[in-house]
Amino acid sequence: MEGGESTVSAKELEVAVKAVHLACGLCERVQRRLVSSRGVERGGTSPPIISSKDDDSPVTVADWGVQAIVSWLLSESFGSENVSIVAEEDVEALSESNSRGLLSAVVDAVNECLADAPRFELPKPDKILSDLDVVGAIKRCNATGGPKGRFWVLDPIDGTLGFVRGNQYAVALALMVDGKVVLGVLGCPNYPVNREFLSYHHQYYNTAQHSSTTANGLSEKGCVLYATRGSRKAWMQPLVRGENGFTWKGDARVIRVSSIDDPAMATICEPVEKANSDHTFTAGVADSVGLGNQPLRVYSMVKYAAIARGDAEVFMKFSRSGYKEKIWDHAAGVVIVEEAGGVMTDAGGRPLDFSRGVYLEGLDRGIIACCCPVLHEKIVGAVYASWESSNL
Ligand SMILES: Nc1ncnc2c1ncn2[C@@H]1O[C@H](COP(=O)(O)OS(=O)(=O)O)[C@@H](OP(=O)(O)O)[C@H]1O
Ligand SMILES: [Mg+2]
Repeated sequence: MEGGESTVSAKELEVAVKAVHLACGLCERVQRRLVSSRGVERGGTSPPIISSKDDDSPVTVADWGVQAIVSWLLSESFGSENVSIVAEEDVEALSESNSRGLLSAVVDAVNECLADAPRFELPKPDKILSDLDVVGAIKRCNATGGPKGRFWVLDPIDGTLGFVRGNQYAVALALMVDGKVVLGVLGCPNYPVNREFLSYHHQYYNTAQHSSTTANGLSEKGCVLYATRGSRKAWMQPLVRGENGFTWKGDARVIRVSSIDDPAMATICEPVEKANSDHTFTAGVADSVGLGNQPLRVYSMVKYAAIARGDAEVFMKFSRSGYKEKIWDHAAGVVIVEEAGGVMTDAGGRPLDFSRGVYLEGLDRGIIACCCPVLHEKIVGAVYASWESSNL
Protein backbone atom coordinates (compact mmCIF):
# COMPACT_ATOMS: atom_id res chain seq x y z
CA MET A 1 0.00 0.00 0.00
CA GLU A 2 1.30 3.36 -0.94
CA GLY A 3 0.80 5.42 2.19
CA GLY A 4 -2.25 7.31 0.96
CA GLU A 5 -3.53 7.65 4.49
CA SER A 6 -1.00 10.37 5.15
CA THR A 7 -1.70 11.84 1.71
CA VAL A 8 -5.30 12.57 2.68
CA SER A 9 -5.67 15.32 5.25
CA ALA A 10 -8.04 14.84 8.17
CA LYS A 11 -10.01 17.80 6.87
CA GLU A 12 -10.34 16.32 3.38
CA LEU A 13 -11.69 13.10 4.80
CA GLU A 14 -14.10 14.84 7.12
CA VAL A 15 -15.44 17.33 4.54
CA ALA A 16 -15.83 14.59 1.93
CA VAL A 17 -17.79 12.27 4.22
CA LYS A 18 -20.00 15.08 5.53
CA ALA A 19 -20.63 16.43 2.02
CA VAL A 20 -21.80 12.98 0.91
CA HIS A 21 -24.18 12.67 3.90
CA LEU A 22 -25.61 16.07 3.04
CA ALA A 23 -25.86 15.25 -0.67
CA CYS A 24 -27.75 12.05 0.11
CA GLY A 25 -30.42 14.21 1.77
CA LEU A 26 -30.89 16.16 -1.46
CA CYS A 27 -31.18 12.92 -3.42
CA GLU A 28 -33.74 11.47 -1.04
CA ARG A 29 -35.98 14.54 -1.30
CA VAL A 30 -35.84 14.47 -5.09
CA GLN A 31 -36.37 10.71 -5.28
CA ARG A 32 -39.42 10.97 -3.02
CA ARG A 33 -40.92 13.59 -5.31
CA LEU A 34 -40.13 11.48 -8.35
CA VAL A 35 -41.58 8.31 -6.95
CA SER A 36 -44.63 9.92 -5.39
CA SER A 37 -45.71 12.04 -8.33
CA ARG A 38 -44.31 10.39 -11.44
CA GLY A 39 -45.97 13.23 -13.32
CA VAL A 40 -42.78 15.10 -13.40
CA GLU A 41 -41.45 14.97 -16.89
CA ARG A 42 -41.48 17.81 -19.35
CA GLY A 43 -44.91 19.22 -19.91
CA GLY A 44 -46.28 18.31 -16.48
CA THR A 45 -47.56 20.91 -14.08
CA SER A 46 -45.10 19.99 -11.29
CA PRO A 47 -41.60 21.38 -11.53
CA PRO A 48 -39.60 19.21 -13.93
CA ILE A 49 -37.15 16.77 -12.40
CA ILE A 50 -35.83 14.66 -15.27
CA SER A 51 -34.18 15.43 -18.55
CA SER A 52 -32.20 13.18 -20.86
CA LYS A 53 -28.67 13.28 -22.18
CA ASP A 54 -27.50 12.84 -25.76
CA ASP A 55 -27.13 9.09 -25.20
CA ASP A 56 -30.75 9.02 -23.93
CA SER A 57 -29.69 8.19 -20.37
CA PRO A 58 -31.60 10.16 -17.73
CA VAL A 59 -30.23 13.09 -15.78
CA THR A 60 -32.16 14.66 -12.92
CA VAL A 61 -32.35 17.68 -10.66
CA ALA A 62 -30.48 15.57 -8.11
CA ASP A 63 -27.52 14.82 -10.45
CA TRP A 64 -26.95 18.54 -11.03
CA GLY A 65 -27.89 19.46 -7.46
CA VAL A 66 -25.37 17.09 -5.89
CA GLN A 67 -22.65 18.20 -8.28
CA ALA A 68 -23.35 21.83 -7.36
CA ILE A 69 -23.32 21.32 -3.61
CA VAL A 70 -20.22 19.11 -3.53
CA SER A 71 -18.39 21.55 -5.78
CA TRP A 72 -19.51 24.52 -3.66
CA LEU A 73 -18.61 22.83 -0.35
CA LEU A 74 -15.16 21.71 -1.51
CA SER A 75 -14.41 25.19 -2.85
CA GLU A 76 -15.59 26.89 0.35
CA SER A 77 -13.65 24.45 2.52
CA PHE A 78 -10.35 24.41 0.64
CA GLY A 79 -10.45 27.52 -1.58
CA SER A 80 -11.60 27.28 -5.19
CA GLU A 81 -8.04 27.78 -6.45
CA ASN A 82 -7.04 24.55 -4.68
CA VAL A 83 -9.93 22.41 -5.84
CA SER A 84 -10.01 20.50 -9.09
CA ILE A 85 -12.95 18.20 -9.80
CA VAL A 86 -13.65 15.62 -12.51
CA ALA A 87 -17.38 14.97 -12.52
CA GLU A 88 -20.06 13.44 -14.67
CA GLU A 89 -22.47 16.28 -15.41
CA ASP A 90 -22.16 19.32 -17.62
CA VAL A 91 -24.56 22.25 -17.85
CA GLU A 92 -25.50 21.97 -21.51
CA ALA A 93 -29.05 20.66 -21.00
CA LEU A 94 -29.56 23.07 -18.10
CA SER A 95 -28.61 26.08 -20.15
CA GLU A 96 -31.10 25.52 -22.99
CA SER A 97 -33.78 28.16 -23.32
CA ASN A 98 -36.56 25.67 -22.49
CA SER A 99 -34.81 24.52 -19.30
CA ARG A 100 -35.76 27.44 -17.04
CA GLY A 101 -37.99 25.26 -14.87
CA LEU A 102 -35.35 22.58 -14.56
CA LEU A 103 -32.68 25.09 -13.57
CA SER A 104 -34.86 26.72 -10.95
CA ALA A 105 -35.69 23.28 -9.52
CA VAL A 106 -31.94 22.59 -9.24
CA VAL A 107 -31.27 25.97 -7.62
CA ASP A 108 -34.10 25.40 -5.11
CA ALA A 109 -32.85 21.90 -4.27
CA VAL A 110 -29.31 23.22 -3.78
CA ASN A 111 -30.38 26.05 -1.48
CA GLU A 112 -32.67 23.79 0.52
CA CYS A 113 -29.83 21.32 0.95
CA LEU A 114 -27.13 23.85 1.87
CA ALA A 115 -29.43 25.31 4.52
CA ASP A 116 -28.79 22.02 6.35
CA ALA A 117 -24.98 22.28 6.05
CA PRO A 118 -24.36 23.69 9.57
CA ARG A 119 -25.89 20.54 11.02
CA PHE A 120 -22.79 18.78 9.63
CA GLU A 121 -20.51 21.65 10.64
CA LEU A 122 -20.10 22.45 6.96
CA PRO A 123 -20.09 26.01 5.54
CA LYS A 124 -23.39 27.53 4.49
CA PRO A 125 -23.77 30.37 1.96
CA ASP A 126 -24.28 33.87 3.43
CA LYS A 127 -27.15 34.37 1.04
CA ILE A 128 -29.25 32.17 -1.22
CA LEU A 129 -27.22 30.97 -4.21
CA SER A 130 -28.33 32.41 -7.55
CA ASP A 131 -28.78 30.57 -10.85
CA LEU A 132 -25.35 31.82 -11.86
CA ASP A 133 -23.73 30.61 -8.64
CA VAL A 134 -25.22 27.15 -9.07
CA VAL A 135 -24.37 26.86 -12.78
CA GLY A 136 -20.88 28.13 -11.94
CA ALA A 137 -20.40 25.46 -9.26
CA ILE A 138 -21.50 22.70 -11.66
CA LYS A 139 -19.30 24.04 -14.46
CA ARG A 140 -16.26 24.27 -12.23
CA CYS A 141 -16.11 20.45 -12.22
CA ASN A 142 -14.33 20.41 -15.54
CA ALA A 143 -11.00 18.81 -14.68
CA THR A 144 -9.95 15.99 -16.96
CA GLY A 145 -7.89 13.79 -14.64
CA GLY A 146 -4.51 12.37 -15.54
CA PRO A 147 -1.35 11.09 -13.89
CA LYS A 148 -0.33 14.21 -11.95
CA GLY A 149 -1.81 16.40 -9.28
CA ARG A 150 -4.56 16.31 -6.76
CA PHE A 151 -8.17 16.17 -7.89
CA TRP A 152 -11.57 15.02 -6.79
CA VAL A 153 -13.66 12.58 -8.81
CA LEU A 154 -17.40 12.82 -8.42
CA ASP A 155 -20.33 10.83 -9.70
CA PRO A 156 -23.17 12.89 -8.23
CA ILE A 157 -25.65 10.07 -8.78
CA ASP A 158 -24.31 6.76 -9.91
CA GLY A 159 -27.10 4.54 -11.15
CA THR A 160 -29.43 7.33 -12.25
CA LEU A 161 -31.66 4.65 -13.76
CA GLY A 162 -32.03 2.99 -10.36
CA PHE A 163 -32.62 6.43 -8.85
CA VAL A 164 -35.48 7.33 -11.21
CA ARG A 165 -37.00 3.90 -10.67
CA GLY A 166 -37.09 4.50 -6.92
CA ASN A 167 -34.38 1.88 -6.43
CA GLN A 168 -30.68 1.77 -5.49
CA TYR A 169 -28.16 4.49 -6.42
CA ALA A 170 -25.00 5.97 -4.94
CA VAL A 171 -23.30 9.32 -4.44
CA ALA A 172 -19.61 8.66 -5.12
CA LEU A 173 -16.75 10.98 -4.25
CA ALA A 174 -13.07 10.08 -4.52
CA LEU A 175 -9.80 11.94 -4.17
CA MET A 176 -6.89 11.17 -6.47
CA VAL A 177 -3.28 12.09 -5.99
CA ASP A 178 -0.80 11.56 -8.82
CA GLY A 179 -2.97 9.03 -10.59
CA LYS A 180 -3.90 6.95 -7.53
CA VAL A 181 -7.20 6.91 -5.71
CA VAL A 182 -6.40 7.82 -2.09
CA LEU A 183 -9.87 8.38 -0.65
CA GLY A 184 -13.30 7.02 -1.50
CA VAL A 185 -16.70 7.92 -0.06
CA LEU A 186 -19.90 6.18 -1.15
CA GLY A 187 -23.33 7.32 -0.04
CA CYS A 188 -25.98 4.63 -0.49
CA PRO A 189 -29.29 6.10 0.73
CA ASN A 190 -31.41 3.04 -0.04
CA TYR A 191 -28.97 0.38 1.05
CA PRO A 192 -29.90 -1.09 4.42
CA VAL A 193 -27.36 -0.71 7.20
CA ASN A 194 -28.08 -4.15 8.52
CA ARG A 195 -27.44 -7.15 6.43
CA GLU A 196 -30.61 -8.84 7.63
CA PHE A 197 -32.63 -6.20 5.78
CA LEU A 198 -30.87 -7.01 2.58
CA SER A 199 -32.78 -9.19 0.24
CA TYR A 200 -32.34 -9.73 -3.44
CA HIS A 201 -33.34 -6.50 -4.99
CA HIS A 202 -36.73 -7.53 -6.35
CA GLN A 203 -37.81 -8.34 -2.80
CA TYR A 204 -36.00 -5.36 -1.34
CA TYR A 205 -38.86 -2.93 -1.61
CA ASN A 206 -41.12 -5.03 0.48
CA THR A 207 -38.62 -5.05 3.30
CA ALA A 208 -36.12 -2.28 3.78
CA GLN A 209 -37.76 0.47 1.73
CA HIS A 210 -40.42 1.04 4.29
CA SER A 211 -38.37 0.26 7.37
CA SER A 212 -38.94 2.61 10.24
CA THR A 213 -36.56 4.74 12.18
CA THR A 214 -34.71 3.03 15.00
CA ALA A 215 -34.67 3.99 18.67
CA ASN A 216 -31.47 6.03 18.31
CA GLY A 217 -33.15 8.09 15.58
CA LEU A 218 -31.14 6.62 12.73
CA SER A 219 -32.92 4.97 9.89
CA GLU A 220 -32.01 1.38 9.17
CA LYS A 221 -31.97 2.27 5.50
CA GLY A 222 -29.04 4.20 4.12
CA CYS A 223 -25.34 4.22 4.78
CA VAL A 224 -22.16 6.07 3.93
CA LEU A 225 -18.97 4.05 3.42
CA TYR A 226 -15.46 5.49 3.28
CA ALA A 227 -11.80 4.48 3.23
CA THR A 228 -8.41 6.09 2.83
CA ARG A 229 -5.68 4.32 0.91
CA GLY A 230 -3.23 2.43 3.08
CA SER A 231 -5.34 2.47 6.24
CA ARG A 232 -6.35 -1.19 5.79
CA LYS A 233 -9.73 -0.23 7.13
CA ALA A 234 -13.02 0.75 5.55
CA TRP A 235 -15.81 2.33 7.53
CA MET A 236 -19.58 2.53 7.39
CA GLN A 237 -21.87 5.05 9.06
CA PRO A 238 -25.66 4.98 9.06
CA LEU A 239 -26.95 7.81 6.88
CA VAL A 240 -27.90 10.83 8.99
CA ARG A 241 -31.10 12.55 7.97
CA GLY A 242 -33.84 14.80 9.29
CA GLU A 243 -33.21 16.59 12.54
CA ASN A 244 -30.73 14.00 13.82
CA GLY A 245 -27.45 15.55 14.88
CA PHE A 246 -24.31 14.42 13.12
CA THR A 247 -21.25 13.42 15.07
CA TRP A 248 -18.11 13.03 13.02
CA LYS A 249 -17.23 9.32 13.11
CA GLY A 250 -20.23 8.75 15.36
CA ASP A 251 -21.73 5.30 14.87
CA ALA A 252 -19.00 4.50 12.31
CA ARG A 253 -17.95 0.90 12.28
CA VAL A 254 -15.27 -1.00 10.47
CA ILE A 255 -16.49 -3.15 7.59
CA ARG A 256 -14.74 -6.14 6.11
CA VAL A 257 -15.16 -8.24 3.01
CA SER A 258 -16.63 -11.72 3.37
CA SER A 259 -14.39 -14.50 4.66
CA ILE A 260 -15.95 -17.05 2.29
CA ASP A 261 -13.49 -18.58 -0.15
CA ASP A 262 -15.52 -21.60 -1.19
CA PRO A 263 -17.20 -20.87 -4.56
CA ALA A 264 -20.17 -23.03 -3.63
CA MET A 265 -21.01 -20.58 -0.82
CA ALA A 266 -20.24 -17.42 -2.77
CA THR A 267 -22.63 -14.87 -4.29
CA ILE A 268 -21.86 -12.84 -7.38
CA CYS A 269 -22.94 -9.24 -7.60
CA GLU A 270 -23.45 -7.56 -10.99
CA PRO A 271 -25.21 -4.70 -12.83
CA VAL A 272 -28.98 -4.84 -13.15
CA GLU A 273 -29.04 -3.79 -16.78
CA LYS A 274 -28.07 -6.45 -19.30
CA ALA A 275 -26.91 -3.61 -21.55
CA ASN A 276 -24.27 -2.69 -18.97
CA SER A 277 -22.82 -6.15 -18.42
CA ASP A 278 -23.31 -9.47 -20.18
CA HIS A 279 -25.29 -11.62 -17.73
CA THR A 280 -24.94 -14.73 -19.90
CA PHE A 281 -21.17 -14.50 -19.86
CA THR A 282 -20.94 -13.91 -16.11
CA ALA A 283 -23.40 -16.76 -15.48
CA GLY A 284 -21.12 -19.05 -17.51
CA VAL A 285 -18.07 -17.94 -15.49
CA ALA A 286 -19.96 -18.37 -12.22
CA ASP A 287 -21.10 -21.80 -13.29
CA SER A 288 -17.64 -22.93 -14.31
CA VAL A 289 -16.17 -22.09 -10.88
CA GLY A 290 -19.17 -23.62 -9.12
CA LEU A 291 -20.70 -20.45 -7.65
CA GLY A 292 -23.81 -21.69 -5.97
CA ASN A 293 -26.02 -18.69 -5.26
CA GLN A 294 -28.37 -16.60 -7.33
CA PRO A 295 -26.68 -13.33 -8.45
CA LEU A 296 -27.29 -10.15 -6.49
CA ARG A 297 -28.16 -7.53 -9.11
CA VAL A 298 -27.96 -3.99 -7.78
CA TYR A 299 -27.84 -0.65 -9.55
CA SER A 300 -24.74 1.50 -9.25
CA MET A 301 -21.66 1.45 -7.06
CA VAL A 302 -23.79 -0.03 -4.29
CA LYS A 303 -22.26 -3.20 -5.77
CA TYR A 304 -18.90 -2.11 -4.36
CA ALA A 305 -20.57 -1.49 -1.01
CA ALA A 306 -21.99 -5.02 -1.13
CA ILE A 307 -18.52 -6.52 -1.66
CA ALA A 308 -16.84 -4.28 0.94
CA ARG A 309 -19.45 -5.20 3.54
CA GLY A 310 -19.38 -8.91 2.80
CA ASP A 311 -22.92 -9.08 1.37
CA ALA A 312 -21.52 -10.72 -1.77
CA GLU A 313 -18.16 -12.26 -2.60
CA VAL A 314 -17.60 -11.56 -6.30
CA PHE A 315 -18.37 -8.55 -8.49
CA MET A 316 -18.04 -8.93 -12.23
CA LYS A 317 -18.78 -6.45 -14.97
CA PHE A 318 -18.28 -7.15 -18.67
CA SER A 319 -19.53 -4.36 -20.91
CA ARG A 320 -20.14 -4.74 -24.59
CA SER A 321 -17.04 -4.17 -26.66
CA GLY A 322 -16.43 -0.50 -27.42
CA TYR A 323 -17.82 0.84 -24.13
CA LYS A 324 -15.20 2.72 -22.14
CA GLU A 325 -15.55 2.71 -18.37
CA LYS A 326 -15.29 6.11 -16.70
CA ILE A 327 -13.23 6.78 -13.60
CA TRP A 328 -16.14 8.29 -11.64
CA ASP A 329 -18.09 5.02 -11.94
CA HIS A 330 -15.40 3.10 -10.02
CA ALA A 331 -12.86 5.27 -8.16
CA ALA A 332 -14.62 5.56 -4.78
CA GLY A 333 -15.74 1.93 -4.76
CA VAL A 334 -12.35 0.47 -5.63
CA VAL A 335 -10.47 2.00 -2.70
CA ILE A 336 -13.24 1.01 -0.28
CA VAL A 337 -13.22 -2.61 -1.47
CA GLU A 338 -9.43 -2.82 -1.36
CA GLU A 339 -9.12 -1.32 2.11
CA ALA A 340 -11.90 -3.62 3.33
CA GLY A 341 -9.62 -6.50 2.30
CA GLY A 342 -10.83 -7.25 -1.23
CA VAL A 343 -8.94 -7.80 -4.48
CA MET A 344 -9.76 -5.59 -7.48
CA THR A 345 -8.43 -5.97 -10.99
CA ASP A 346 -9.40 -6.05 -14.62
CA ALA A 347 -10.03 -9.41 -16.25
CA GLY A 348 -6.33 -9.81 -16.97
CA GLY A 349 -5.59 -9.57 -13.24
CA ARG A 350 -4.06 -6.10 -13.48
CA PRO A 351 -4.94 -3.18 -11.19
CA LEU A 352 -7.36 -0.62 -12.66
CA ASP A 353 -5.48 2.39 -14.01
CA PHE A 354 -7.09 5.68 -12.95
CA SER A 355 -4.20 7.82 -14.16
CA ARG A 356 -5.10 8.21 -17.83
CA GLY A 357 -7.84 10.78 -17.85
CA VAL A 358 -11.58 10.40 -17.65
CA TYR A 359 -11.62 6.81 -18.90
CA LEU A 360 -10.16 3.63 -17.45
CA GLU A 361 -7.88 3.33 -20.47
CA GLY A 362 -6.21 0.00 -21.03
CA LEU A 363 -8.85 -1.93 -19.14
CA ASP A 364 -8.55 -5.58 -20.08
CA ARG A 365 -12.10 -6.76 -20.97
CA GLY A 366 -13.92 -6.31 -17.68
CA ILE A 367 -13.82 -5.60 -13.97
CA ILE A 368 -13.45 -8.22 -11.26
CA ALA A 369 -13.63 -7.67 -7.50
CA CYS A 370 -13.40 -10.54 -5.05
CA CYS A 371 -13.31 -10.86 -1.31
CA CYS A 372 -10.12 -12.96 -1.41
CA PRO A 373 -7.25 -14.01 -3.68
CA VAL A 374 -8.50 -17.62 -3.82
CA LEU A 375 -11.80 -16.69 -5.47
CA HIS A 376 -10.13 -14.00 -7.55
CA GLU A 377 -7.68 -16.43 -9.07
CA LYS A 378 -10.47 -18.85 -9.92
CA ILE A 379 -12.63 -16.15 -11.53
CA VAL A 380 -9.76 -14.70 -13.59
CA GLY A 381 -8.90 -18.25 -14.73
CA ALA A 382 -12.51 -18.97 -15.67
CA VAL A 383 -12.81 -15.72 -17.63
CA TYR A 384 -9.63 -16.61 -19.49
CA ALA A 385 -10.97 -20.07 -20.29
CA SER A 386 -14.38 -18.92 -21.52
CA TRP A 387 -13.42 -15.70 -23.29
CA GLU A 388 -12.72 -17.15 -26.73
CA SER A 389 -16.22 -18.59 -26.97
CA SER A 390 -17.93 -15.41 -25.72
CA ASN A 391 -19.43 -12.83 -28.06
CA LEU A 392 -17.92 -9.92 -26.16
N1 LIG B 1 -21.93 -0.83 -20.75
C1 LIG B 1 -22.49 0.33 -20.44
N2 LIG B 1 -23.13 1.05 -21.36
C2 LIG B 1 -23.68 2.22 -21.04
N3 LIG B 1 -23.64 2.76 -19.81
C3 LIG B 1 -23.01 2.09 -18.86
C4 LIG B 1 -22.42 0.85 -19.13
N4 LIG B 1 -21.90 0.41 -18.00
C5 LIG B 1 -22.14 1.36 -17.08
N5 LIG B 1 -22.80 2.37 -17.60
C6 LIG B 1 -23.16 3.55 -16.82
O1 LIG B 1 -22.68 3.30 -15.49
C7 LIG B 1 -23.65 3.58 -14.51
C8 LIG B 1 -24.31 2.43 -13.80
O2 LIG B 1 -23.82 1.29 -14.26
P1 LIG B 1 -23.84 -0.07 -13.51
O3 LIG B 1 -22.67 -0.82 -14.02
O4 LIG B 1 -23.91 0.10 -12.05
O5 LIG B 1 -25.14 -0.77 -14.08
S1 LIG B 1 -26.60 -0.92 -13.51
O6 LIG B 1 -27.11 0.40 -13.17
O7 LIG B 1 -26.56 -1.84 -12.35
O8 LIG B 1 -27.37 -1.58 -14.58
C9 LIG B 1 -24.61 4.40 -15.23
O9 LIG B 1 -24.14 5.72 -15.23
P2 LIG B 1 -24.77 6.88 -14.28
O10 LIG B 1 -25.98 6.34 -13.63
O11 LIG B 1 -25.06 7.98 -15.24
O12 LIG B 1 -23.71 7.23 -13.33
C10 LIG B 1 -24.57 3.81 -16.63
O13 LIG B 1 -25.04 4.71 -17.57
MG1 LIG C 1 -22.08 6.63 -12.83
